[in-house]
Amino acid sequence: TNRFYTYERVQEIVAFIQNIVPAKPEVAIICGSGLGGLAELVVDKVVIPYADIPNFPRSTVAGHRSNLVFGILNGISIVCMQGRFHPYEGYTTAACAFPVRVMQMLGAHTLIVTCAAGGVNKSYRVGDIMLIKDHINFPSMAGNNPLIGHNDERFGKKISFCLRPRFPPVGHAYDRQYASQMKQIAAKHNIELREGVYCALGGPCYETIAEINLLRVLGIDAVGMSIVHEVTLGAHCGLRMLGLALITNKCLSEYDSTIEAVHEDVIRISELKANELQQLILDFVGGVKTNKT
Ligand SMILES: Nc1nc2ncn(CCNC(CO)CO)c2c(=O)[nH]1
Repeated sequence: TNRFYTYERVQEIVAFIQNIVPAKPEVAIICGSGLGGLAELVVDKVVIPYADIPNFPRSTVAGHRSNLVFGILNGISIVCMQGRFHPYEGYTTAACAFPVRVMQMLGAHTLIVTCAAGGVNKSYRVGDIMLIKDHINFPSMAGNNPLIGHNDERFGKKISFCLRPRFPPVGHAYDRQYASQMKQIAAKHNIELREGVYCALGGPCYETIAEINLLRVLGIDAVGMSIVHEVTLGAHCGLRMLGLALITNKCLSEYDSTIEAVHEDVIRISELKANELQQLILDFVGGVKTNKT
């Protein structure tokens, strides 16, 4: 539950960061496995290792660096999480996702989430980039949601009909306008963009064949172990969001197949396709409407 990351404790972390970086980032970016290279493109960069931030968790997964990177990306002030946290590391979903609240309180109005994912949709190929249209949050269906516990209405911005509701709507978490902007950017760069439904499992083991067949029956296109709790908190604090999943493994569902998903492939494919993903994000960030009056 979010008992530990209270509003006061998050405020302390925000104050600590603002002491180091006076900038007010407009766009927050969470880099998935092997996708941390985007932060290298940031100019006027200020890097704060997670280890230096009081009460911040540590990334413990290969392919995840552990830095909060501030600076300018294509003219826009951003904050980038080089490395994210996952429930399979032993963190609660609230601990995995609370940095979204920190980045919103630092000034972000937009959140871009990226991840590596397994291709459940049979037509998907390794290396495809999928625009996340919606998600299925299996951990939340099992009672594991970052909003469980006290609902502090001081987090985030007013959502249309009421203040940070106890029961926030997440039906439109993935901003449709951002999605169409991203499609235009991909077309401009001749990058074929899939669009589909992402689902999160707890991990750390990959899926069984029966589970992959179940996900397919449910109309799921890609499977991973992150994203959904970050997007849930982003919806609660009123962020406009865009999600991109890089397909690093094809989920095979024949019992006679001998191929297994391996993390080494996740890193290798992520690094192979990092430039394409970075180009999409760079162009998208450059076009984000800023708060500057
Ligand atoms: N079949 C399958 N292929 C995948 N490739 C990346 N991920 C996302 C999870 N990434 C983990 C382990 O690689 C590291 O966070 C997955 C997944 O969950 N399932």
